[in-house]
Amino acid sequence: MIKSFDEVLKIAKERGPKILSVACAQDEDVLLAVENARKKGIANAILVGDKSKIEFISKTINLDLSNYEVIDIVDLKEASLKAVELVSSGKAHMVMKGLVDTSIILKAVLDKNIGLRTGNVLSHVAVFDVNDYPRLLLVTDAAMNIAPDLKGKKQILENSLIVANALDIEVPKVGVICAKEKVNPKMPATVDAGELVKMNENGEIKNCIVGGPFALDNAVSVEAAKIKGIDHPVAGKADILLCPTIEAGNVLYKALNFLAKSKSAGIIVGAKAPIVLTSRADSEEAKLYSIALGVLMAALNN
Ligand SMILES: CCCC(=O)SCCNC(=O)CCNC(=O)[C@H](O)C(C)(C)COP(=O)(O)OP(=O)(O)OC[C@H]1O[C@@H](n2cnc3c(N)ncnc32)[C@H](O)[C@@H]1OP(=O)(O)O
Repeated sequence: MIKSFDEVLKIAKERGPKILSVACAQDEDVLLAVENARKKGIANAILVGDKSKIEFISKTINLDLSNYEVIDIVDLKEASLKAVELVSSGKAHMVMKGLVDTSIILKAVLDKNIGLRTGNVLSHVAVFDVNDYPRLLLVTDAAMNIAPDLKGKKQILENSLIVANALDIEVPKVGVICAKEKVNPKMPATVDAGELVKMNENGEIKNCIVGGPFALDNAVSVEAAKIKGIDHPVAGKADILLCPTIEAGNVLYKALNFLAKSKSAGIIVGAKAPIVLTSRADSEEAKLYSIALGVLMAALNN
């Protein structure tokens, strides 16, 4: 089991370098992360975006652009489509969101002609190294699926297992997060949680242990689970937190990053290739870790 981002970087180096196309690369933290990934032998990037801004930022951070192919496209939608097309045409192994709204890059990824659809649900998985939590913690979906139904949640859960496997987490423990730990028909997320647990018990959802409904504390604190009398293998020991809606996932993501100062990485899975997707406000470090996670995921495809 991989327990830290240092290990993720080490393995990404062994499996890299992969080729990364960056959509709207005119951002200092994105360029710093990309340069760091290049120097570490993790990834080589093709930069798509506003060339004059990319050149200006590169000068201020002493980045030698001769190490990169730069494709000059100022329009954000066009740049996103081009970055995605580089992957669907086989010129790059994965795509990264730069200085662009998540919906714009995701619409490019879902484009019927040049996108990266597979017929599966695509979903976001964030990986956190949280102070004092003894394992990497995966959170899904903070960024793509707005209000998934039960079928959508099952597929989002299964996508997160692919990331867990890439991180060598054997039989991942999945906590289905709600506001309480009992099924309440007035709280639909708890009903879905109960159904997901049943699907796991009857073998419809395989290769993991699903527990829930859980309030967040029951999923990540053995002590809290004990106080509430919850005796379940996932209680307090979750590897994956499946959130009921994008709001819950996104609040948790931002809280872990900005309040708890966790280390993190983010990626979209379920597509033909990984999509490195962090918040524009995330640190250069988070962007580097996300590229490294993308390399681990891309290595599964080759
Ligand atoms: C965590 C760090 C980063 C952040 O903070 S992100 C912040 C919040 N995130 C966002 O604002 C993005 C939230 N999601 C969205 O905006 C939209 O769902 C998204 C992904 C852009 C898609 O938008 P639209 O194109 O308007 O969606 P639509 O429902 O009309 O569907 C169009 C076609 O795409 C398909 N689709 C949509 N979501 C999908 C998915 N998850 N997996 C697979 N396919 C999907 C959908 O089935 C439809 O297909 P078809 O055209 O009918 O064949």
